[in-house]
Amino acid sequence: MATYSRLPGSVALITLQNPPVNALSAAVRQGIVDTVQRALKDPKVTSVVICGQNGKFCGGADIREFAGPMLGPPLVPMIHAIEAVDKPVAAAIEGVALGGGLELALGCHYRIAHSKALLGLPEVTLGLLPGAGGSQRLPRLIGLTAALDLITTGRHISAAEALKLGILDQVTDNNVVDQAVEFVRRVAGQPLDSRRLSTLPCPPDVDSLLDKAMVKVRQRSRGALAPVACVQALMAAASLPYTQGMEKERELLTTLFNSGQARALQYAFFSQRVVGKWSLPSGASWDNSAARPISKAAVIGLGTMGRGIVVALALTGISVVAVETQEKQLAEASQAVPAMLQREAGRRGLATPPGVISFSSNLQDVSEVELVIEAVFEDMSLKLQVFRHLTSVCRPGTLLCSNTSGLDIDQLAAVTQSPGLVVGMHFFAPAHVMKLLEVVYGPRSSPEAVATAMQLGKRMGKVSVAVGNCPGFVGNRMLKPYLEQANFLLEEGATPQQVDEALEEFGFPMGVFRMSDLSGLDVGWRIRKEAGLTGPGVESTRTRQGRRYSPLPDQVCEAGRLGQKTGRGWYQYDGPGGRVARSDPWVHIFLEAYRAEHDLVARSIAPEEILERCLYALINEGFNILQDAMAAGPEDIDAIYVFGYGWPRHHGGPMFHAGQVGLGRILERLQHHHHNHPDVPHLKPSTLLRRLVAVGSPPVQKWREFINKERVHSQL
Ligand SMILES: CCCCCCCC/C=C\C/C=C/C(=O)SCCNC(=O)CCNC(=O)[C@H](O)C(C)(C)COP(=O)(O)OP(=O)(O)OC[C@H]1O[C@@H](n2cnc3c(N)ncnc32)[C@H](O)[C@@H]1OP(=O)(O)O
Repeated sequence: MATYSRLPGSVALITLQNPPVNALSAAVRQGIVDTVQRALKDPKVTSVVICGQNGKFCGGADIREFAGPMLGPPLVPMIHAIEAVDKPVAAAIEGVALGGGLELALGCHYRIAHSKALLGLPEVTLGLLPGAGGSQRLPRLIGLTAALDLITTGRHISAAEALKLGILDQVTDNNVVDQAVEFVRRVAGQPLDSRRLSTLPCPPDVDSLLDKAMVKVRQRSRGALAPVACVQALMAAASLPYTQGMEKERELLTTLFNSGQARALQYAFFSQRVVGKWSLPSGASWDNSAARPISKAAVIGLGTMGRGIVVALALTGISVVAVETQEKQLAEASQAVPAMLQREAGRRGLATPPGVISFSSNLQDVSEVELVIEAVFEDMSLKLQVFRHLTSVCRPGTLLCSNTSGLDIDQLAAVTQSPGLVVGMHFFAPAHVMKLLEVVYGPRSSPEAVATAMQLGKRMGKVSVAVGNCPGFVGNRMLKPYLEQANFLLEEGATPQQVDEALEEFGFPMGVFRMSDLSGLDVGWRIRKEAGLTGPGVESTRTRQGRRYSPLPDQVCEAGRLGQKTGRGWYQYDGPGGRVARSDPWVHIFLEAYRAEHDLVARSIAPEEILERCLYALINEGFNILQDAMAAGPEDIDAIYVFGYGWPRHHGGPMFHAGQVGLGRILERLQHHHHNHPDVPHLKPSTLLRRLVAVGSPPVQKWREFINKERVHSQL
């Protein structure tokens, strides 16, 4: 709703009230329409200020309402009515003015903001465009170049930047409502025509800026519709009168609104928030478990991951003891880490935190910290040695975390004096940049330890997801069948390029083979050797441990091709460390020889089969993970894939995508592929998928409840 009060001096104050962010729900829109009418009719009122309750102007349209029928007064005429008022109307912006909230402010005649406020038009991130006149008013106010940047990126800007761009009329460090009231009193009686943005001319697109932008946006958006529609809306602003521009805005918005992409992106918005409200099978959860405050931490091991983790911690203001026992590595890290910290702080527009990192080669130096993150080489015996040492040098109560990407947390906990204080904190490289953090709880991890790791992740700006302790946890466990299918497809006749192109066309930034070359092919090779799947004495057959196995990646490694770092992998590069992947005749000859050796007849494989085999195998493992309670719900898996594995956000995440494709279809295709490849267990449809189809394929939002019920009745 919106409240109305008349302040001394003839100013009407309208306050938006819809906690927590005063989103423009039907009730708020109705409240605005009613109170603006009241101010208009009240002869004692000479000017109006619109503000938001609890220090937040407005977080935009109410995204939850998008799922149902649109009720209440529509936004566009509401904003037109405000713009048409013949008394000055000012927006007093505190906290946020985002999306429809900023569009509302653009309909006001003046905008005054607190210096800490954030403004933006993030609709594009929800699969929409600023469809309440924002795409037409903003370029009239700040020009095409700046509007293009804000509307196609959706980035939030500071009040200082908004002032510079001309979005704001005044910025203050004081009470913003008081300042706005004073401002409108001052301007009362002045002509308003030039303040009505819809009546101003839009600068024409003289340099074909928008055509050029369209080319770039199409390249970058990897199939996402909204960024393209945003440019189209700006083209309309630049070339059409306002009314026709608004018609185009409406038309584009309707198309986007009804697209699966908008639903996927809105789901992604909410899943990011759902995962913060974590719960464990034990009943412990975010609202019944207290996190410990952490001000001093240590990182053990200063390889690539350790260095990134040190920077991520230091950026939050935590003082870090960075330990590396190898002198050469320590010397390199103590040069590299401060530079990384400075670069990352600069990128985020922050001052470099002074003197928060101390380097040491001595594990004893961690004795005073509250939390340790071990980031040594991915080797269980080495990690066990480190944990044994830590438990003896750290003071009682210190949280011991491991940055393992898939090893058994429980085994590590078992060698410590307080197994309850051990959790996994699985960062993704580069750890100071990547948003995802898997917080891995074992059967003995205490709620306090999980809460502390989750809270610490949040402080570091990560999307932290609590996951159960199983090989590969959630992300890497699902990656295994995906990689496996990609290798099988090569055996059957596909090329690395064909597989990568199909996946990149779907929206991944990189296909599986380009990604493997980037990460280094030796990583998986070492894991397979440790698992006894390859190495000296293991026969080079296409069946290992009772199931189909492709020795292709092992043989590529044996040929000394470890990916970008050696300049050769599934592709060739200009040299070691080269970035541009080019098709390599060696790989094609190698694949032909391999197929001949194993009597495999290459067939032509359509992109649809590539996608089905790779993605449905991954999705199937996602269902197994939900069934095993290693993830609390589909949102957790989807957030992991969107934030850690490059899953295109406009497809929501693998589990959301399964729902969009149709669970019946996924089941039928998995059955088909499993029938053709009975020696591939990952293609066998999971029980949970079958059960969901059997009960009529409920929407993804209902799966969590269904799984919990099935578990109670022991159906899973
Ligand atoms: C065919 C035509 C159909 C017509 C349809 C017309 C629609 C109009 C179309 C276009 C015009 C306008 C579109 C929009 O405005 S879309 C919304 C744009 N706004 C945003 O994208 C902002 C989203 N919110 C945020 O970025 C953040 O929440 C924040 C920066 C505002 C605050 O961050 P923080 O303090 O970290 O809090 P949380 O993110 O945790 O959020 C708290 C709580 O609030 C919920 N929430 C936030 N924003 C919205 C919102 N706009 N609508 C509904 N709910 C919102 C959020 O989900 C959290 O809820 P909780 O998990 O239950 O606690």
